[in-house]
Amino acid sequence: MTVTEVKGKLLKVSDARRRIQQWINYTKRNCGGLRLQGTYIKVYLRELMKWLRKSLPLSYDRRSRAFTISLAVAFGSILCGGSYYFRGTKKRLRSYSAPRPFLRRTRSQTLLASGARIMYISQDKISQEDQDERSVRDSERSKSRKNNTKKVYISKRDGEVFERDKYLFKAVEQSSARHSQIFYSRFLNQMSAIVKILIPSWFDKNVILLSLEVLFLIMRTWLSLFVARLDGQIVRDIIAGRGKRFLGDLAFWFAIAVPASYTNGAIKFLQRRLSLNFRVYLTRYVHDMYLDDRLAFYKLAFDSQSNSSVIKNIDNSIANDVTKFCDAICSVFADIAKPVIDLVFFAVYLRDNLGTLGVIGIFANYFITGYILRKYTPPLGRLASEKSSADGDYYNYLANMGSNSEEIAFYQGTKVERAKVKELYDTLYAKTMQIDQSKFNYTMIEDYILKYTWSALGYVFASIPIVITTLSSGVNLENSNMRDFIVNKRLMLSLADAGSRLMHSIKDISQLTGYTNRIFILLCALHRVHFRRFNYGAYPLNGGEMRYGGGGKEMVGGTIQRNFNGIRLENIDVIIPSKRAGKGAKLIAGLTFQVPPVIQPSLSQANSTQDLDKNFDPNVPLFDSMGASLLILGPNSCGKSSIQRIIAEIWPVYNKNGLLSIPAASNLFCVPQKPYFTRGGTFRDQIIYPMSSDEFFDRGLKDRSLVQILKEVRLDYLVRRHAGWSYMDAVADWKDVLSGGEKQRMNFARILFHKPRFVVMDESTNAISVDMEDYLFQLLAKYRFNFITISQRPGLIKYHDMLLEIGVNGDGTWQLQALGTAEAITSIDNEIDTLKNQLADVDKLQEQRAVLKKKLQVV
Ligand SMILES: Nc1ncnc2c1ncn2[C@@H]1O[C@H](COP(=O)(O)OP(=O)(O)OP(=O)(O)O)[C@@H](O)[C@H]1O
Repeated sequence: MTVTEVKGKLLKVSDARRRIQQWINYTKRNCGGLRLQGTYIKVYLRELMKWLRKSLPLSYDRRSRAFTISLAVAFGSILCGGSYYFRGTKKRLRSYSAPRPFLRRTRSQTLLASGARIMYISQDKISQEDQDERSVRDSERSKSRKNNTKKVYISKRDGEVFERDKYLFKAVEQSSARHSQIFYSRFLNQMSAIVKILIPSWFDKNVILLSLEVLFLIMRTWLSLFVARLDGQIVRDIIAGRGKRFLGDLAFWFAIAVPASYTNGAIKFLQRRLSLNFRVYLTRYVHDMYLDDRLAFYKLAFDSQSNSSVIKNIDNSIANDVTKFCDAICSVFADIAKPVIDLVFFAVYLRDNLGTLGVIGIFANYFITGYILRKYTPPLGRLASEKSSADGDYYNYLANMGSNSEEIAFYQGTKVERAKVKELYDTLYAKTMQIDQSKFNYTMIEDYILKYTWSALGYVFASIPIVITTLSSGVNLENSNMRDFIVNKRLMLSLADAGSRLMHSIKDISQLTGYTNRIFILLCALHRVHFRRFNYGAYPLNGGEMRYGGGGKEMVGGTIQRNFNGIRLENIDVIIPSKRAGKGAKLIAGLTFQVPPVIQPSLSQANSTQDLDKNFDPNVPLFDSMGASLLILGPNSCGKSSIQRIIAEIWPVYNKNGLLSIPAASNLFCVPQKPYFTRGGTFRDQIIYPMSSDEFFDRGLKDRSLVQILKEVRLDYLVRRHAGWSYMDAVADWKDVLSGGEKQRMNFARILFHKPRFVVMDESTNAISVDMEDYLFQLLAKYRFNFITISQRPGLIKYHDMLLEIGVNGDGTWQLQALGTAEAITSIDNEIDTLKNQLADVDKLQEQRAVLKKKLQVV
């Protein structure tokens, strides 16, 4: 390239730059009427503000320029703010997911000392085939997994929040029971209580999202106004044949389309984001109450509203109603805010064109229409709530069928199940149809009024100023009339659209009312049940006001002593929890026993710690003290399992003179009658339940010790089914995979793993063979566990030191005796006598059998 060519190129570049500068200056001059060539941005803004101030009241043209400039400034700042916020979010997320080069993550969360948690969420799902392959690309894959792991910080929940909110919900619930107030709105009251969960403080990120959404909504209206004006201008340019201006306006049209599209996208994004955030907040709030050590998930069955569809299908309420509510509230907010902002802006603008009377006319029209539509709105809130409950019933029945499929198959119960599923589906179908039908009539009226009547009125109102000006002046300014008409018409149509959206939202509000009510019922029930002094749905017998949980007369009067070095029940009435509280069905009266019979104070030190690492050596017992054991015997339904419920504190002690003394939670292990296995858990998860695998690894525990435990309970053959110890990581539906006996032996494995000092077992060996049963009880004795066994089989007496017989006379009485004592021997002798008497009748029975056989041969 020669020197001249280079110079020529440079000249061309500087020429282009000069032209761009000229164009920018021209635009500034043209838009703002300002001549500020070569000024800095600071000076420009100052001058601009001065100019805007000076030029008030603005002429039509100046106002349009001022409008353009303010629009640009506002949009710019929103754009910068928005991008800063989202960039910040991305940055935060990136910082959470900082790669950790040499570790392969096996666990999903870490518990910090502060009580907060850090969860790691893998974003890329590796397919099963990929996992099986374990190819050379393994290292690469693990690298990509590392990069796609999100780190989410979950702060510790402030327990005080629930105590405070309980009274708030109680107040709102009680106020909804009174209908005396004139301006009372149940929906708004309920919403005011729930909003405190969704937006806990003024500085919450949801406030930022909400403000951004409002700003973008304002922006959107502003842009619509601008577009309406530009539309009018373009039509005028065409009619007047101004080609150059037409092209300029068209270019502007394309330019304005960019921020307009961005704004619409941003509104939708913010709406979805807000809904997701609300859902996260609400779900966490519900989970924190539903799933904590106060066992709300169990006690809900005893709540005063346990029959409501919300509580009956609580899984559906937590999973679906919360989502529907959050989506509904965000869309209703956008659906109301959008038209309201439109109405305000358009009305102010139209007032200049149509006059105050015109605007009053338009709004009068809106109110009348609103009134008519309100009158014909079907009760969508109630219908939505009913449909949601029908949805839940149908889903739950199918889920229940799935988990009991084998039992149903044995019973050949397909026909009856099918009939039930069909019935539930029909109900769901009927509810859905009811909503659709009720919407049909309403949509017809709505469409007629909002689409057609309003548009017609729009034409009328838009033409009024032109007709009046033409009539009064006698001159027909076609060009400007055309522009004014186009602008007015467009605005009128936008106004009609805004109004119709507002009217449409009446329907959405009605639906939101239903969801709000369901969520409110759910939260109130959870607050009641989560309350420390939950009264198990009791009502005062003499009528009076329903108790929320705390106030009023105490319904649960027994005393509970914790961290006791044993299990002691003193004068406890075993009563089935009901709304009749202490006056409910009494199964056992004044029950008193203690395990071990003599409490050794020296053991208190060992009481609070468990050495999970301790190896199993048959010659070295786990505990210093001699283990004690008690067998609870009794016929069906006499209340044996209920004693276990009282010891586990899931049933209350009603009688005031009853005293329950129990050890620390870590030293008490209750094995229920029905074996339980976590769904979708590994084999390891089943052995260590209720410990999580995170905690297992955090404590540095090893699979090795689990295999040793399995050996102890003779289940180690399960591990050998797979090569190595991979069986520990195997995921299956363990409830179905393991046999009845295996399931019960897994319970013993759990006991050996957790090493609690005290174990309460309910029918925990009834599916195990006699020799294995013998071995397992000896195992418990060998390691010196203190255990209480609940059973109907006197055969177990030999493994126990004490015997508690319930319902000896069939009237809730009981009898406690130490085995091996003269009393116990007499009791066993009595039993032997009964058996001997029965055996004495054998000859008679055999004769009867022979007679029956003869008769059968004759037949
Ligand atoms: N949640 C409940 N609501 C109402 N009644 C209950 C509840 N739980 C148990 N009962 C009733 O309490 C009585 C005693 O039940 P429990 O389970 O204690 O019997 P059990 O002696 O263990 O019988 P089984 O030997 O058959 O297991 C039964 O009549 C049962 O119907």
